[in-house]
Amino acid sequence: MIINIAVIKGDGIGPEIIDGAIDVLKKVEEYYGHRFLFKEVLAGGSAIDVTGEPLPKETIQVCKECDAVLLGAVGGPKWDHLSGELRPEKALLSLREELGLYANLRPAVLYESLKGASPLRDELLSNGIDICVVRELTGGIYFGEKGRNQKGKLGEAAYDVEIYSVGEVERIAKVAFEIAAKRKGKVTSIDKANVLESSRLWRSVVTNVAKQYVDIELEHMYVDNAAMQLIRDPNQFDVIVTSNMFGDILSDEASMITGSIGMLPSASLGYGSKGMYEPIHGSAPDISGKNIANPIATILSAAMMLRHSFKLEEEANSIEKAVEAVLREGYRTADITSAGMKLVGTKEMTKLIINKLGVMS
Ligand SMILES: NC(=O)C1=CN([C@@H]2O[C@H](COP(=O)(O)OP(=O)(O)OC[C@H]3O[C@@H](n4cnc5c(N)ncnc54)[C@H](O)[C@@H]3O)[C@@H](O)[C@H]2O)C=CC1
Ligand SMILES: CC(C)CC(=O)C(=O)O
Ligand SMILES: [Mg+2]
Repeated sequence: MIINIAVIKGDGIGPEIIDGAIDVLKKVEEYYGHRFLFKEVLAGGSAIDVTGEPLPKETIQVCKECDAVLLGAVGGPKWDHLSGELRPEKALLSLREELGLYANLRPAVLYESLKGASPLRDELLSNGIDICVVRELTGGIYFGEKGRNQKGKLGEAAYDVEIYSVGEVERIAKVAFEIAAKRKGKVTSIDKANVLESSRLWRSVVTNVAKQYVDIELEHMYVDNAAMQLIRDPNQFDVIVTSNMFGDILSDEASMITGSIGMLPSASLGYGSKGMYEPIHGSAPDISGKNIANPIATILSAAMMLRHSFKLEEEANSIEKAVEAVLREGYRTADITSAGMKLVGTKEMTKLIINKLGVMS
């Protein structure tokens, strides 16, 4: 059976990290006898440069036709002067919406051998960190009405509307409860219900959905407290469910306590098996083209693709075990290195992981 994968390399470090993930997938293909067909399409800044638009129609069509999408990252200073609708980031938002990918899973796991890369004290890490952030991905303030050139209290004003409907909150809450049922059985719903009406609706809907999951513990937490609690005692969290913007911000924070933003993968899912898989970080223009970016978040995103879209659990596990083994042997990219470790570049890290595949399965 041929599995079709749309590939969007994107901008900045996007091409370097995607090339690494594709090499890993090619090794999986060879080792397990699968057939992956990679179809490269443009989105983001690189698409603007070639076609004048961030998300060409052809890209949307190919992504819809394929079984999954693998994406690097989009954006960079070169395109920062463009208006909102024409920016590279708009491609990503539109693609998530076009493909109906409303649930973004961002697992933040601390690898035993990476404790030294976490900025937290050892005593806070003794029980490890294993949090699954479930971020709502096609609603909220990133998709609400926006406006510019308004007359404000003190001159020109702009606005972005945070809006959630019951159905949008219900479906993301269900995803979170289903995931928690297969983990430690706790959901922390994060909002700002002491201030925002949309958060009060969020909180009441999540509370209602919880009635269908009597074995799951539900806790509500305000987002400002949550940002603090993640640092104070990350082990208190199992599954976090939250809005688009809060999830975007809190998952970057969660990534750092597990060592680096270069470690966190993500899966964006909808109703079917199709998904989009991408690291949680951006295009990191400050380090692009230098062979120093950490490819692990993207490689682990490819593993999530094998698991969630193609049900290839053993293959996904073999990639995750290979990553773990390479880290255990002390190899580190610059973002996660510390004294006594073996510093390697993007390509070398990818090669080390590929060499472990098969050996580790
Ligand atoms: N999913 C996407 O395509 C996203 C795109 N962006 C875009 O990326 C551009 C840069 O945004 P920033 O705010 O700087 O966020 P960023 O995530 O690209 O970078 C933040 C910091 O983390 C470092 N970093 C990120 N990924 C890394 C990796 N794999 N290995 C080692 N270090 C890594 C960068 O060097 C930088 O110092 C912007 O244009 C932004 O809009 C930002 C977030 C997500
Ligand atoms: C549209 C993206 C740039 C938003 C983001 O930062 C993310 O999805 O992580
Ligand atoms: Mg982000």
